[in-house]
Amino acid sequence: MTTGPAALEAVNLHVRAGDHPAVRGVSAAFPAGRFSALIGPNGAGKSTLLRALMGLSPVQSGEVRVGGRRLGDLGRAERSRTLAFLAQGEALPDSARVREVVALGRGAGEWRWGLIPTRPWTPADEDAVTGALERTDTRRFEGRRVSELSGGERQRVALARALAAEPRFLLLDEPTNHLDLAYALEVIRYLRCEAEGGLGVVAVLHDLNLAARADRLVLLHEGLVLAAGSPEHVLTPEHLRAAYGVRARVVRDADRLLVIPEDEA
Ligand SMILES: Nc1ncnc2c1ncn2[C@@H]1O[C@H](COP(=O)(O)OP(=O)(O)OP(=O)(O)O)[C@@H](O)[C@H]1O
Repeated sequence: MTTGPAALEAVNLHVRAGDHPAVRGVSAAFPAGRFSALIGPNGAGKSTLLRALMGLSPVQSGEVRVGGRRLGDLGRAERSRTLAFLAQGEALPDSARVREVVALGRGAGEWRWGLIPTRPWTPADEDAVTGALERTDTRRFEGRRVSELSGGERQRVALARALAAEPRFLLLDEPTNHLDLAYALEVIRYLRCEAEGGLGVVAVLHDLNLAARADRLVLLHEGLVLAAGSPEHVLTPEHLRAAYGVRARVVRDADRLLVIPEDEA
């Protein structure tokens, strides 16, 4: 497992959500250049762990390291160049045009009924925005307003905004939620492609057959890591039964795994 300079790591992390001990001693490494999926049943602690990896939830004990350094030692600017976050149902300004939304990802301006610059716009900003639009196939509707987009198109624009920051790690909370099968597969394909380009991708996914397309899985159960590693290692009937309490068959179809739940536990 890659750790240290090329990874985002949780080291014996304990995090409370409200008064609930949601993450109870998690150690896991999420390498750069890999697509990792965080899986596990409802309430397992996936979102809490993701937010802690972003520095958005106060950590009780243990630490988050990025590139071998403590996350807390990174300044605000360095942190936003390193990590980007795509929350569930990310809100986008309805009246903004797609290119303006993606430009917001550069951290060079704010949206207040219009783009208000907070620093001068540079050619590097322009290139990053164009690159993110192209890689998410959103450039062809860059002039449309957010209010004119479908749910799947919005999700891709939110992804483009996160990519425009050119982070080293991208964390996503259920990025395929509410997407139809075609859009969901497309988002997974973009994420795979970005990981191949060097980005460290960490996504919370509920659909195990989509998660099976990731390079690595971390299976959480009751705030602990139940299994971590390749999809073949993690997606076993024993692990699925222990985590979800369901019987499931895992079969290989061509080059990927399929999880088939049985009706009875
Ligand atoms: N503010 C809060 N106060 C008390 N308990 C909380 C709070 N937020 C989350 N929890 C609890 O912490 C546990 C972990 O929550 P978390 O959202 O991280 O799980 P999850 O694996 O992302 O779940 P899901 O798949 O349902 O989104 C759950 O039992 C949840 O009820």
